[in-house]
Amino acid sequence: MIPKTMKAAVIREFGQPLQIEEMPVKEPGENQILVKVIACGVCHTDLHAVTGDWPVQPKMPLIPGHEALGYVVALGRGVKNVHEGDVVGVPWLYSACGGCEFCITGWETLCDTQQNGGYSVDGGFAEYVIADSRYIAHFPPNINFTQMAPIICAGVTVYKGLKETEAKPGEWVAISGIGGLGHLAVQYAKAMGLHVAAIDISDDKLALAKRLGAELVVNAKEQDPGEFLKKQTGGMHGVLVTAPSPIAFKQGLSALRRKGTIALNGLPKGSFDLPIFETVLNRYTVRGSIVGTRKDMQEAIEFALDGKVKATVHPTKLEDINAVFDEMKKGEIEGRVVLEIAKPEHYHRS
Ligand SMILES: NC(=O)c1ccc[n+]([C@@H]2O[C@H](COP(=O)([O-])OP(=O)(O)OC[C@H]3O[C@@H](n4cnc5c(N)ncnc54)[C@H](O)[C@@H]3O)[C@@H](O)[C@H]2O)c1
Ligand SMILES: [Zn+2]
Ligand SMILES: [Zn+2]
Repeated sequence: MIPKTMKAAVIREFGQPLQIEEMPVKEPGENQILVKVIACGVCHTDLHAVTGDWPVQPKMPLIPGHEALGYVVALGRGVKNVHEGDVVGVPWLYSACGGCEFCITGWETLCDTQQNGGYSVDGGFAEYVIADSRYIAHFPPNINFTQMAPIICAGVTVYKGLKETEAKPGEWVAISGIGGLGHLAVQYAKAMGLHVAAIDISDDKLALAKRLGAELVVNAKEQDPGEFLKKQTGGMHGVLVTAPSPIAFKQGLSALRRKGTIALNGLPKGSFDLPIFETVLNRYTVRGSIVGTRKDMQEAIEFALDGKVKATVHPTKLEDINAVFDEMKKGEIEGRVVLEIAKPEHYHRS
């Protein structure tokens, strides 16, 4: 039985705490499905959303969350590729037009009319969420929901970002920012056959990076990452910046060797200086990278199902969301906090 209302964490005003409210459970429209949420990861993007610090602002009021993982419990008209009881993820790339130059060339992440989960539409910090059946992530049954939820944003984002660095097996990549995204990036990079260096401003995060396979670590508060990494390796073939701090972008660039590519995932407000002379003469490539396509998503999930990538997770309750954001602001979260919203065994096929 699907209830008429659900518990959800709602933000009504930027900078204010989220409230746990009773909200209506919506009916899925054409091509849509209703998903009963079992777990939803908390991404730093959710913190940007509730702070309102990006140039494009979210809808208000808003239910954030774009790492929701759960069961399909109702189908709207026209849904073809998914069945009741299937395990699906509801990602940031919530929907796209399907017909623009980007959509038809495997770049749906750049669609101009895309919707974004937990930003332009309501997301997964709730007992139920509506999703577009054509853009969900597909999982097999009997997975560990808490463990898998972070793959739906953090995992696919860094996996795609690493591909965008064009670093090849045997080459060096630096991951800047070892948080929710970065701790998965270390593991994807290792699984992709890369040598990994980790950059953060916290020794705890660097210790985690080491445990996950980083061969070199550097605390950017204590020494210049570019200088250190160039001395140790001759420079990075690729750099992936996940840190939500503009200084990390500049420092990441300085760690590149000639012909290197820096892929940018982190989304702090602001800009950074691009030195023209070095960029031209060293043939640097600077590349933005936003989540991943549906194909990237299924590949990123495969790494996790194969056990090559395993999120470090801290399960908590929906009611704790404001405390989670406080910890995130202070940079105190190791890996990912995941909201456990319902127990997997509570779902029964009707
Ligand atoms: N491009 C995308 O598709 C995409 C997807 C998801 C998240 N993001 C963005 O990526 C950023 C990170 O998200 P997250 O969930 O991993 O955040 P997080 O809070 O879990 O982790 C951030 C990490 O960066 C580290 N850090 C902070 N300042 C640093 C600095 N100067 N140098 C090196 N490390 C530093 C922190 O210690 C922490 O370990 C956010 O801005 C988020 O919005 C982008
Ligand atoms: Zn995210
Ligand atoms: Zn499109």
